[in-house]
Amino acid sequence: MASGDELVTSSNPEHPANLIPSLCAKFWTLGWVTGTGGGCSICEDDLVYIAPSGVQKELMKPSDIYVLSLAAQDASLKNRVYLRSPPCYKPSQCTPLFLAAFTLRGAGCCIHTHSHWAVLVTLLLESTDSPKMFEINNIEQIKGFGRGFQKTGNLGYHDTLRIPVIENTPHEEDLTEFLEEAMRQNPDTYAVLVRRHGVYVWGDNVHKAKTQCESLDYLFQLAVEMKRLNLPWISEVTPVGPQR
Ligand SMILES: CSCCC(=O)C(=O)COP(=O)(O)O
Ligand SMILES: [Zn+2]
Repeated sequence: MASGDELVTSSNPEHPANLIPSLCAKFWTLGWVTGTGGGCSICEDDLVYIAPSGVQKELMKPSDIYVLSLAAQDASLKNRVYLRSPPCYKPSQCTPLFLAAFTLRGAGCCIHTHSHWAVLVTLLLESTDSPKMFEINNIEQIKGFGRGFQKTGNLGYHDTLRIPVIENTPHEEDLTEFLEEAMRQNPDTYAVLVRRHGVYVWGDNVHKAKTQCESLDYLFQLAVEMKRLNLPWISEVTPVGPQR
């Protein structure tokens, strides 16, 4: 075994080095990580598990996974020290964006998709009065989102879900400062859309990141279809029944 291989060797399917390849294989079937785009990273205790760059994400193996220690990084997280590096690869270009979710939000998992629905929503927003914020309310699936950072419970049916949009940059890593700024401006958001590119979604753990990403993709698809039917994303609906 080469140095660090023990960090990605486990018979437990829930081990991050096994989970990242199996999640990416599922995400590929949804069109989230096609053509090497998109990906997923997991942070467990101090260890961050990262996919290689430019590989077919649905075909990855546990032995392809990078591992770094958050505590061992310098304060800027720019000079990254890997505990395990597979030969022949570079780490994902999304690494600094995933690290932002782990360090600024204490997330346990961050997913980046190139979903058509996410891209279409950012294109539709371009020609609106509010191109930098996706907003939707009065849709049941909104309940699939947490209320926000360090808050308990989920959003309610009548709450408005708001997802900020940042502009794309020629290089994925250059998105980091804009993603971090969007997090600061929108402390309760669990996702940031990237115009003409996709979306970053995170959660306290893998289950929450995955279900929030699924809920969001459902809402993006619904929003695109609503726009086609000239239906508004924000509506005034009088609450019915007891308000809890
Ligand atoms: C055709 S994918 C372009 C890069 C990108 O947007 C992405 O999400 C994947 O980056 P990685 O370095 O993880 O391959
Ligand atoms: Zn991308």
